[in-house]
Amino acid sequence: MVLLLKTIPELRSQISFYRAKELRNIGLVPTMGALHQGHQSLIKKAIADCDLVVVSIFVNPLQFSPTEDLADYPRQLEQDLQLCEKLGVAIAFAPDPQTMNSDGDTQTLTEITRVIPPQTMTEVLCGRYREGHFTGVATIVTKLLNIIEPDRAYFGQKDAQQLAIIRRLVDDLNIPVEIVPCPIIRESSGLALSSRNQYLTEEETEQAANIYRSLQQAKTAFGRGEINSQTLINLVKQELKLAEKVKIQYVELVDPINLQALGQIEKSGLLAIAAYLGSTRLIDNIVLQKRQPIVAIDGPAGAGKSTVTRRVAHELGLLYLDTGAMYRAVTWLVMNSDLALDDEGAIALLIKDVEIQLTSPNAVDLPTVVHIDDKEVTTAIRTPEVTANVSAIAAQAAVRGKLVQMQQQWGEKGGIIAEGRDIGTNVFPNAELKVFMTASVEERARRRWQDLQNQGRDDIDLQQLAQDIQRRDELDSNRAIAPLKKADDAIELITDDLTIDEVIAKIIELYQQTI
Ligand SMILES: Nc1ncnc2c1ncn2[C@@H]1O[C@H](COP(=O)(O)OP(=O)(O)OP(=O)(O)O)[C@@H](O)[C@H]1O
Ligand SMILES: CC(C)(CO)[C@@H](O)C(=O)[O-]
Ligand code: BAL
Repeated sequence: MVLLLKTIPELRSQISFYRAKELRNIGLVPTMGALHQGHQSLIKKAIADCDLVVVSIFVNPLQFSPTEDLADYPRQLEQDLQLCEKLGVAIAFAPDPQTMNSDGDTQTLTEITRVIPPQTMTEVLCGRYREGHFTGVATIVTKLLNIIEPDRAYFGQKDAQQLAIIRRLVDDLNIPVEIVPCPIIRESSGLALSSRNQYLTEEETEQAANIYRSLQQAKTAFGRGEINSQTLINLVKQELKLAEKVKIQYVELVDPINLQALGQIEKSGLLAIAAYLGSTRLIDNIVLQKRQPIVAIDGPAGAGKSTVTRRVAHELGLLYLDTGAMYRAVTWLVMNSDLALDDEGAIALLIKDVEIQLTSPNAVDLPTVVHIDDKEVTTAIRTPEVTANVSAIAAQAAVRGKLVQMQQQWGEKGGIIAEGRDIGTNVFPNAELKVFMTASVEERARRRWQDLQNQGRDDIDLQQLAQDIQRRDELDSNRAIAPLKKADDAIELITDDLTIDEVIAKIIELYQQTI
């Protein structure tokens, strides 16, 4: 049952009661109510992390200027409480304005002591247009932190300036709380959820989606190497010209931590917008982050990609994104469930929320350390039983889709090297370095034959091996999903006359030249 509390003494006494029960980890989600899925994501994260969650619901008069929408701001306490209840929130703190003012005699809190954030952080972005707003926010958030003394407080990245200011505030004032940032939740159109979206007409809602689209344009340009602020800002403005109902208040590119304007992006930049649709003011932003490089190694079977990739990863300090191990991990998971190996629909459901972690091993000749849903399976996924089933599982579209999506999430951070058939063409088309590693059919057959000889197999016909490899090449090049193809911008590396050490040295040289 969510407990609705309206006064500070009640709240304090409940909190001490919980603390006495060893519920030590308290999370606070400050809101102004009219809760939507954006808030919901903050609350869910808090509930996952903490023993006890307090959601505050308070439309703070201090952060509204006289011309703003304080009176009209949506208030729907009953509905908000139902949502809190459903999510498992312990306490909803919904004070009246008088309660938040120690003087107790005013609706506006005008006489209260203020917490004033540094001017350099408030004279940009929204602060330039909402005078006193961040002082109002900082004051009320400080009060909430002092009243509740949470271990963690959750804020949305949607209000990026607010988040940066609050991080600075707890640092400057030594408030012992961890500020947890949460990603922006959007409609399927891309529109960031906001309580103020309720004010929009249907047409305005449609046009408001252009705000995010314009940010995406800048992101694409940034991904192609554009780092100049003015160019990126102009791209956003250009795109928004197409949406005549969107009236830009500002588009700025600043440092995400100290909010100072950037001439160009060295490491990361916060690209933020405020715009009016009719009388509704909306904000949105994205962080443009230069990521670590990605190296993609593609090529036909038997070219020695995995040995080379593993060693290059070790030499360059990159994570070997062992895609084979990921497919093995999923195969292991399916084999350890009750599902039939060909039940694609059920397998798709089984892996929907699966988490796979790859960690570099301590030594180059050890396999990648693999966890699936926190269980270590490094050895378990490398048994002959898993080997026998992995290609059937990897051929399923849902498995492939899910794993490619995971690989691309890794790609957002970069610092990885991966090998396969379509890494440079499909998985990481933005990879900084793409190598297409190949060798003639005869040479690959000879290497394979030598490997088998070394394993004591002297019954293998070299001619037959060459034919098998040729057939496999044709099959791989003509697959409907993920065909083998050299990316246009890949560097071809023919390894017929090279030793493994020479191939590795060559790739490292290419990396150093390119990056
Ligand atoms: N779409 C969203 N995704 C993630 N967090 C969000 C989203 N919208 C709001 N939040 C976060 O929820 C917290 C409470 O915000 P608030 O109650 O002001 O909601 P809001 O929808 O942003 O309202 P407004 O319309 O006034 O901007 C803030 O930390 C805010 O950043
Ligand atoms: C943090 C906050 C609850 C302070 O009133 C408000 O600014 C908000 O909802 O983002
Ligand atoms: N920072 C979100 C609440 C507001 O706009 O006042």
